[in-house]
Amino acid sequence: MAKSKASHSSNPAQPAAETLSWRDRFSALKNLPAFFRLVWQTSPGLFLGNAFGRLVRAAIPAAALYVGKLIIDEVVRLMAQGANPDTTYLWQLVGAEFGLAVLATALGRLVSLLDSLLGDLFANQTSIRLMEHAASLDLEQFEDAAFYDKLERARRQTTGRTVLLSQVFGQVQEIISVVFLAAGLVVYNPWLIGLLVLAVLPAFAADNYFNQRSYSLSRNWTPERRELDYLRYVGAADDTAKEVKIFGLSGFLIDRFRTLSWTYYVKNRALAISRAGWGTVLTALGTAGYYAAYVWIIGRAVAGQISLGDLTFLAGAFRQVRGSLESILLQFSGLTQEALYLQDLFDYFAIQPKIHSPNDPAVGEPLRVPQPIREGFVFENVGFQYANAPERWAIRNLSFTLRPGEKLALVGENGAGKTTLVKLLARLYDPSEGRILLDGRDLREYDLADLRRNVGVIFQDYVRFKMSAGVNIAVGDIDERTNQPRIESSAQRSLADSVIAKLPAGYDQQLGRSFNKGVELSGGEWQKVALARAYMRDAQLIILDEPTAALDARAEYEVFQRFAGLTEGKSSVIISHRFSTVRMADRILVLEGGRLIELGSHAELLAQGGRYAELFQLQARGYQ
Ligand SMILES: Nc1ncnc2c1ncn2[C@@H]1O[C@H](COP(=O)(O)OP(=O)(O)OP(=O)(O)O)[C@@H](O)[C@H]1O
Repeated sequence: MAKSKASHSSNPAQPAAETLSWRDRFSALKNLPAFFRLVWQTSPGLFLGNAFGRLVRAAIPAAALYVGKLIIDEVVRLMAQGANPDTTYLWQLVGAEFGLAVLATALGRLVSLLDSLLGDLFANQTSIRLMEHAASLDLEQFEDAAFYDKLERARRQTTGRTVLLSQVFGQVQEIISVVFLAAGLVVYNPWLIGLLVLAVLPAFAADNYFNQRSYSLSRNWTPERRELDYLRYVGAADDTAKEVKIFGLSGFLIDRFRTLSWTYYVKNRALAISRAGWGTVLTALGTAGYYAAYVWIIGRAVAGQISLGDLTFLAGAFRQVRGSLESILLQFSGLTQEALYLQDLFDYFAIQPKIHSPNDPAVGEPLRVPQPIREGFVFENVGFQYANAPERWAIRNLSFTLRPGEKLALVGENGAGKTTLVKLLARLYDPSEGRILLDGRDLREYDLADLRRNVGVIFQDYVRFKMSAGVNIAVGDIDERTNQPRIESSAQRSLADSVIAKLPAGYDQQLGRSFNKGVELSGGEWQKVALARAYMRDAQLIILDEPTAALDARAEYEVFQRFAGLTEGKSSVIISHRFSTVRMADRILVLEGGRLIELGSHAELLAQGGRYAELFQLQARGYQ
């Protein structure tokens, strides 16, 4: 019971019946002010309207009960008067009670309307903040499973958190109601209120206990829930359907889903059953407390110590105070639970990127990338380990210079470290050891956005955006998405223009099958579209990571002929397994197991008779 939250995050993959201490729960309430600031920023008007509506609504139950008491006392008085009494006052009272009832309903509706409007706006804004924050984070963070769990929990918060808003507002409203009612009751007998409080405490404690169990369960099961979502997606998505069918995977996927979801269901069911059982028993205790008070009030009325009106007021007030107390206490434990979930949202927002522009004022302003680059990129004994594979060096002891205007090809077997090198150049990662210099200064001293603007990369696993063909090209420089001539000339250079000419809606054609009227392209056609992104961007260094793997031989030849001409004066790095492409480069860098083993022109490396010559001849033989 007293396990702290740290123990959860240290081992997020292990589902366990861990629970949270009271201290954890109370300290989660410290998130409320920050939460309300966010809600207030969403819409001050809706926020104030909601608060005011609830305040007025809170006063109505006590007022209505009091008017009810006055009505009964007046009826009793008029009955005692005999024939033709003056009923004006009585009807006024009835009118007032009717007015209060109408007002209560109207305010209730108004408040829930404002709740839902505010909730929708808040969910939208939180989703936007979530995306903005994700954009600021490092690639490395996205490769970490624990990070995904956090992101997943945060994402679930975006829609659910406005429940918290209604809960807190509802809680305050309830407390104000109780204060009004209790003020009336205290006059008669303060002990009775104490009795009511005592009677609801056990149910409160039990509810609290079960809430924390259910929070722990859902938190500990985040990885499994993510897996369930993933299985659901893989089992029923357009881009997986092909392989699921061919390999007959649906049975396997469904079994896995069934097993995992059943285990979760069983755990949840056990919790729900014991919660329901204990809840019933302990709530009965609360009811007993109420009836004890009721019996006492009836006794006083029978003895003539209080009027009939007093009896109805007191009985009604007790009933309501009991109900309200119960709901305040129960909601309080729900509230701390919601506040705990909120902690996940704030935890996610608190994750800071490690790769950013230098922001230490002592160091001075971040550098701008020189125009043009004069000395090029220099790798000085660079080593890199992926954070999730700390025992292996993806790159080690790498030293070379990428000169301005040079066309460099990277060659190496699968897993040799080619893509990793490229990611280091674009500062998607920082080296674990050594450094990369650009015109004599460490890459880390440059303004990150400016650096990225000057380095254009088309990755082998480029994204096929399910958007229009034009946007799919414009992503190379998204600020220029309305610059149609630029998009078209980029398409021409990458040979995408002939692909787009065949599309019914041309550049406005929706690509991919996910949306209405979407058209799917072939692998090579997609690649031509993706390649156009490199031309959209006016970068000084262009990197193509296996950009032509899906192109036919003629297209590949043509693409590279053009590429060489069109990137005149710019540096470029090309990763390719095809030596017909590689040999066109000025120099070729051969990687093996993350280390540089050869560097030179095609002719030089062939003459050397080393690994490059061996690989080249191997491929050439295949074509003979
Ligand atoms: N995100 C990652 N997390 C952990 N290890 C990684 C990650 N990406 C790559 N690696 C590992 O780093 C090594 C180098 O990978 P890299 O992608 O740079 O190879 P590559 O030469 O581009 O291979 P390929 O020709 O297959 O594209 C590999 O052993 C790979 O398993």
